Amino acid sequence: MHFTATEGIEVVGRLTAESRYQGGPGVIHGGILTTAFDETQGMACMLLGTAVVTGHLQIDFARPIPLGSVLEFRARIDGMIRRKVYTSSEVRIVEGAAASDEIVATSRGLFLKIKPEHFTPMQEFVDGQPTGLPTFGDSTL
Ligand SMILES: CCCCCCCCCCCC(=O)SCCNC(=O)CCNC(=O)[C@H](O)C(C)(C)COP(=O)(O)OP(=O)(O)OC[C@H]1O[C@@H](n2cnc3c(N)ncnc32)[C@H](O)[C@@H]1OP(=O)(O)O
Repeated sequence: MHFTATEGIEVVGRLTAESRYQGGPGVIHGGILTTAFDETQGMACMLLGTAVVTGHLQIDFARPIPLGSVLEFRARIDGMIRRKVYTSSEVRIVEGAAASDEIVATSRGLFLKIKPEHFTPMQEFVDGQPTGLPTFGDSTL
């Protein structure tokens, strides 16, 4: 996805519903749409200048989205309390046979500000399994 920061704490991202994203016949998979919302709302949080992780994400799938559609996501920060960042986002089909101003899905997400050391315990797992350790299912364990 490509993102653009707009006025205020808002970002816009575009995604093409490619064939490999198919869920039901001819339509985008809900998990792909969910991932795109997660990324878009996470990017809005990045404008705050602190790292976050997703704590809670809820999606309303309002309309089926045909493959080949170009989707435009808009996400913003709705509020912050302590480490909690409340976000929302919606998506429209902006190019393709089903293009219109109608909102086809919406999302609300809670992100938690984290310190850099949040990921320290996972460093060995970056880009795959840790080296030098037995793998899961190893009979010599
Ligand atoms: C580098 C470039 C990248 C650039 C990339 C940018 C885009 C990234 C987008 C992708 C982001 C991801 O997918 S991240 C991957 C998916 N997410 C994760 O892996 C997160 C896994 N979960 C965790 O690590 C943890 O549960 C945390 C960090 C979310 C929260 O644990 P914690 O830090 O101990 O916080 P904790 O004290 O429990 O809670 C703090 C406050 O948040 C509330 N809270 C916590 N979790 C929840 C929840 N699920 N629902 C409601 N509320 C919650 C608590 O009630 C509390 O409220 P109060 O008492 O203050 O009122």
